[in-house]
Amino acid sequence: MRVLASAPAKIILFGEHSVVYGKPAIAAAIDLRTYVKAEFNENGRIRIEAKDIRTPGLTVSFTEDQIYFETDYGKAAEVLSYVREAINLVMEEAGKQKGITVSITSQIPVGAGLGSSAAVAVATIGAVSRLLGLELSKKEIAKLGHKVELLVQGASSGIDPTVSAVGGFLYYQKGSFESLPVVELPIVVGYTGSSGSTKELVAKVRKNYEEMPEIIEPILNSMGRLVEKAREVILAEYDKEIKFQLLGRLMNINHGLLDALGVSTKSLSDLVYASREAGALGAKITGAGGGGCMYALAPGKQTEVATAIKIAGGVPMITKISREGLRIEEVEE
Ligand SMILES: Nc1ncnc2c1ncn2[C@@H]1O[C@H](COP(=O)(O)OP(=O)(O)OP(=O)(O)O)[C@@H](O)[C@H]1O
Ligand SMILES: C[C@@](O)(CCO)CC(=O)[O-]
Ligand SMILES: [Mg+2]
Repeated sequence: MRVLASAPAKIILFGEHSVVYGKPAIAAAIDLRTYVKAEFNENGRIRIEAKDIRTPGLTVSFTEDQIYFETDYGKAAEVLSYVREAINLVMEEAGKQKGITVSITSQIPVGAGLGSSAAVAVATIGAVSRLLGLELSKKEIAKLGHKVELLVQGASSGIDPTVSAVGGFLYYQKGSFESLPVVELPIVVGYTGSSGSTKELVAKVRKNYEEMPEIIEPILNSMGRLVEKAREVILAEYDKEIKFQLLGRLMNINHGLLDALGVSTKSLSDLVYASREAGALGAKITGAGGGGCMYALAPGKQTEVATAIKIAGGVPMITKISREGLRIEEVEE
């Protein structure tokens, strides 16, 4: 038997990092997906084929007639830890240990703030649970995805696996969520081309918080209030122009606060300022930061902003909200 499942990337519109401290956040699934195929194998082992992931710790040395390969197995194994934990949790849940081969292909850049870790975990849980005959709802899959992130990262709010499993546009807080009406947002995502590890960035914010709680706590509180305000604006009956202007202002404030937490980089800020100068109403980091992506809200100016991002050294992506979260694409008996 063979199952193919897919799960989408996401952008966090408001509230990354503060969401880890129990504040609310707003996120949307976007139309880039990770595909996971799961099938039984004969040798009884768990085999993972990750086709889009670079193997860290691989050293190649040459002499005139020889090539030597050395691998840091610890690092190579670590990179597959989201997939491994996802498979383990499903097998535990199903009470079955079987030989399974899992193959992954992905459209989502890794470590870029677009939730590649959550998408790979959710798609793996979806494919393997179906293969083992375990009936799980999307909410249950989101909860298992959250467990995977907690096991690998040490800390996770659960927003990424939730939005990847459920899809659409969500307001999220402490494991509960509300679906917001899907409005077509004229956004442009800008990728710096470099990556950041969510595990390390979350740990960096934690260190600042523990060493200077009197300074960091008010920043996190401000972020929480800003998200409440953004939700009100999204749900209000204002006309679009006013809505976008208010949301843009809140995005700019959110970016400044993320910078204050220490998760921006020069390349991210370069793309943020280039977008604003090209006419975006707001621009900010999306996801964990430390590299990765920013996004801009640019009604009527998406082409100009995309060009400005390119000139500033980034890769622009014009994306749409994906209403669909986890999807079982194919089941072959
Ligand atoms: N296609 C893939 N195949 C296997 N593992 C993957 C794949 N994509 C992502 N991962 C795992 O996810 C890790 C990156 O996750 P990380 O949380 O650091 O960044 P992200 O999820 O891309 O961004 P963010 O969490 O900010 O949204 C990789 O190091 C790898 O372990
Ligand atoms: C940085 C963070 O807030 C979002 C990563 O996309 C981490 C999390 O919520 O688990
Ligand atoms: Mg992640």
